Amino acid sequence: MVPNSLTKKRGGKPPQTRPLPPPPKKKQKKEFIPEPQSESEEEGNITEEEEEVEGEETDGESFSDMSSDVEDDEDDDPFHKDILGEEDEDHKEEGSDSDSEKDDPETKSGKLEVKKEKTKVEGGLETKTDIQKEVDELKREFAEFQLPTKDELEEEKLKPDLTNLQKRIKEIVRFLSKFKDLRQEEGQSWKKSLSKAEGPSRKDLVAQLQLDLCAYYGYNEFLMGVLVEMFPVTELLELIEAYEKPRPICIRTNTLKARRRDLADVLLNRGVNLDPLSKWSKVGLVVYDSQVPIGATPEYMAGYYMLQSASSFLPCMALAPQENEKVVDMAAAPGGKTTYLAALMKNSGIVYANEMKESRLKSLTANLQRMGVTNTVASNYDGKELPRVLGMNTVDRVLLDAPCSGTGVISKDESVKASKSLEDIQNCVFLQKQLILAAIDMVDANSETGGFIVYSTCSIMVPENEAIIDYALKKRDVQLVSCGLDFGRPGFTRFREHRFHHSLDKTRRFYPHVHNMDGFFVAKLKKMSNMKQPPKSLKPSETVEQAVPVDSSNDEKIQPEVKSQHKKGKDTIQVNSGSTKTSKPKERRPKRKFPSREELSQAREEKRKALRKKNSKPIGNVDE
Ligand SMILES: C[S@@+](CC[C@H](N)C(=O)[O-])C[C@H]1O[C@@H](n2cnc3c(N)ncnc32)[C@H](O)[C@@H]1O
Repeated sequence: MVPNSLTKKRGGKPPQTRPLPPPPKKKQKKEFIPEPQSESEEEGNITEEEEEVEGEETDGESFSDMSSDVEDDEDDDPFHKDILGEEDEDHKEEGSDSDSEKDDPETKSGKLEVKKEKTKVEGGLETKTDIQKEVDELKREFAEFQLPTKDELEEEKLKPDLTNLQKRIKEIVRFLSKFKDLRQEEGQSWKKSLSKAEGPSRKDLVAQLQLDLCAYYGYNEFLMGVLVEMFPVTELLELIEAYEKPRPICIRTNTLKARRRDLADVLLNRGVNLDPLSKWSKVGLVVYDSQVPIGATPEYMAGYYMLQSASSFLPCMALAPQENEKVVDMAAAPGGKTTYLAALMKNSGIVYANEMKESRLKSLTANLQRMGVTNTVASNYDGKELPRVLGMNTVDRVLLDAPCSGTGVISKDESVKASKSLEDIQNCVFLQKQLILAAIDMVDANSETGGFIVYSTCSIMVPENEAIIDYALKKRDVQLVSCGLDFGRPGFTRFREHRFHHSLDKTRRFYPHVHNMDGFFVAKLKKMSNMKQPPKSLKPSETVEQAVPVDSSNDEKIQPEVKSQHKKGKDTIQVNSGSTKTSKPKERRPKRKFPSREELSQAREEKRKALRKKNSKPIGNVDE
């Protein structure tokens, strides 16, 4: 389905064909939808203040609702190739509720069963016909549909017609989301139909869609190209549309000074319309509207709260610093996360809040002061220098909220759409790699309470997220652990030609169209040892099975490092696997027992005897 909201025009210039009604206020709150995860909770689960505020039950569309109408064609689908393989939701088996029907005493009457069955069949036929009708209609439209010629495109560039653009985007999205049906001829296989088919190819449709989306929403081709690779077409539109709207305003109660309930009461009295943020936070509030500037109330000035996006709660919750620990916030300004860390630590221990840009230090120190933070030291280094300054293996936890491309916060900064280039991303990646190694080097793997690193970005680019963590897994002795957040999509374990360590699914991705928060990424690493290198020879994505030849003579072929691990009895290891799981031991063939010399010569002798006996016998029975 094409989102209805694709009626809005970019940049304020285009005419509003159908203005969007403002989102209902309460709905805005309900859109903070944690995606339920069945993941078991591990070390590092969120420890929150004891305040008891009941979060409202949230409801809303699930990921499966959003992507269910996207048809998947592996042969020719540029949206799906190599990516999001695991995004496909499990489809319920048809008639999966039949079990409950069996248990229904009413169905035990034969008549009723027959009647039900009949209705089912008729209903089924009706549905099929409806679908077929819809497909036939779409086929007719597709047959008439023509992509613009080069000349027409040139003309459009000079004189953009946004109404026409919008119409074409909608049409192409409809065609692409039902492309398989469109091309399938009745009674023929999909592949045969495709080879015969006329009309624009999927590739051409996608190329046109990409151009149109750039023109309509104001993205450059590079960024739109990346987004097109990352999302199925319907979801892509949902994401882009979500970027067009501001995210809800959130505030975080400063528990060093206030309780959320008291703060909420005071603000409500001032004419601030608010609610608890969501059930996953005990300190957050969402502000629907306010009669006073929310960043200038007496309570704000007194440091009772921080204006903070919902997504920026997450890395602090994932880091879960403990009281009296030594914690580093490597890239701290303006201090939203630092002040949260200090509050979680109840102003105990020590937080080193570092910021490289001097101009941003002021906002950091001002926030520390306003919020009554007393356990924090602000510093002004390049984060890469911090291991030298603070010492290697000296702190309990590090937060690296890395400088990034900002591709998750387009709602806040529209300039990202047109300004980011491949080179920008590469520059970010280069710095992020250096910073993450520095972060790991500062942590003491032997810390009694900690030994953790949280890496986060407000980017949705795979190279700035999963690829950085994969790099860290290969360079240091660290493993991924659960972020302790029970919502968010698992990070990619593969993307295009990239294959990441399987444990990357422990990382979490957040999206505006799914979670109603900025695009965000969070990963939590546990430092396993203070060695500078991961354990020898096996890269994180390699398993013993992959590294060791599997033929029967493999004992001789095992590389020395692997052999020594076998000696230590670690036959199931994934060295530096980044996984807390142990892989299933490969079943060992029982060692072949070779006969001794004596046994061999005895066997040979017996064989000779038997041969002699056989040779003395006549060939065939001549007497017969
Ligand atoms: C995403 S922002 C941090 C936001 C902050 N954590 C918060 O929650 O308020 C990234 C910060 O990293 C800083 N930065 C950029 N390069 C850095 C470097 N090499 N070392 C340390 N900080 C750096 C930027 O100036 C920016 O303030």
